[in-house]
Formats: sequence, structure tokens, C-alpha cells
Amino acid sequence: MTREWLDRWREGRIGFHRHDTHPALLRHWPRLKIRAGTKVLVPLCGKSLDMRWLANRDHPVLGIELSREAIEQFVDEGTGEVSRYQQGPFAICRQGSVELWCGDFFHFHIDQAAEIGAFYDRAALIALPPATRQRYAFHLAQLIPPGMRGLLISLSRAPGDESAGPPYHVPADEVRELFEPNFQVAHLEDGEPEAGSGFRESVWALTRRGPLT
Ligand SMILES: C[S@@+](CC[C@H](N)C(=O)[O-])C[C@H]1O[C@@H](n2cnc3c(N)ncnc32)[C@H](O)[C@@H]1O
Repeated sequence: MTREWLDRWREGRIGFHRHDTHPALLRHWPRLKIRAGTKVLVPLCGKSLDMRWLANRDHPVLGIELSREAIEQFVDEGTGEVSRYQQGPFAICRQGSVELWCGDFFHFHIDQAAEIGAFYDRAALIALPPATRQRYAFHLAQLIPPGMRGLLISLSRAPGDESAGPPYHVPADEVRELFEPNFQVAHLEDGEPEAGSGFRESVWALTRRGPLT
């Protein structure tokens, strides 16, 4: 799966990338009432422009992305000086208040997450095959302190139309099963089915409960 993502970036097969800020982020983030200054973790971040929107709202952003290509494109398409440094296995690129850690999300350790107080997942969960999603939900719970929140934008398809991903179809019941052990899960909205793919986005607010189970 790692190789496949790197190939996608190298070959420019990044249909998931949006050229605008996600409308559900604009609509729902303010409702979460996350204080300005709170650092937001963006797992499997690609080169999402949503990170710039969060940064412009006074949230330092920590994105984690496998592909160096994605990170280089993000900083090239942005403005401002870029600084680079290394933290364990991660090569980090910082531009303004966005720091992008190049490496595997599952290698990002709790000790490196000290200042994180919120998260934003758009198309991260749905990038992972079924067996890895549980690991993802637990890993995220380890990184987010109790009481802290985040927004999750997932994808589902009509029953019977669940061809292989990525992007993977993750039905609402699975979102609940994955996150409810460690988060309060609130369903915020479902989008319209996309013409062609039949995918429909669902938006969730998650609040971390503690202790971990
Ligand atoms: C569907 S894309 C979504 C990107 C971004 N969240 C967005 O909304 O545009 C999934 C991204 O996750 C990255 N990725 C996949 N597995 C990863 C992992 N284990 N650790 C870090 N990044 C990963 C891929 O390279 C890809 O850029």
C-alpha cells in the first residue's frame, strides 16, 4: 500500500486532492469551538489546502504524509520560507505555522505529539484497507488527549456498490465501531452522492474520552 501511494504521487494520480478548502471544514470547524492556538494534527495530509485554512485561523498544523513529493508540492505552492529538520525517522518541512512530517503515520509516537490538541481527518481513514483502520482509530486515540476534539470526513457508498479502494467505502456503522471505544462520536451530516463514483461524504465530530480502551 505504501508503494502504491508513492506511485500515485509520482505519477500525478491525485484525484482526491481538492483545489479549494473543504466546505464541510468551513461549515463545521467553528462549531467545534476549538481554541485558537490549539495545534491540529492532520494525519495522511497529502497537500491539502485545508491545512492553510486551519493555519490562517491561528492553528499550528502538524501534517503527516508518506510522500515527500506531496510535501514538496505543498511548500512550492505556498509562500514563505521553508525550514527543514529531522526527528527520528521523519523528515520535517516547516512553512509558516504548518509543519509537515514525511513518514508513516503509524511511526508517529505519542512523545512527538505533546502539543497536539485537535485533529482533522479528511480522506485519511478511507485511504486505509479494512484491517488497518482499527489500528488507525486506536493510534489516533493515543495521540489525542482526553477531552480534545476533531473533525472526520469519511466516504460511503450505496450498499452493494462497494468495489475495492482506495478510496475505501467506510459505512457509518463502521465509523462508530472504530471510534466509539475511545471517542464520543457525533454524526454531523451526509453529502449528496457524487455523480459517477456514487460516493457520499459523511462528516463526524469526535471527542476523545479517557482512559484508552
Ligand atoms: C486519500 S489521500 C488524502 C489526502 C488529504 N487528506 C486530502 O484530503 O487531500 C491519502 C493520503 O495518505 C497518504 N498516506 C497513505 N498511507 C499513509 C501512512 N501510513 N502514513 C502517512 N501518510 C499516508 C497518501 O500518500 C495520500 O496522500
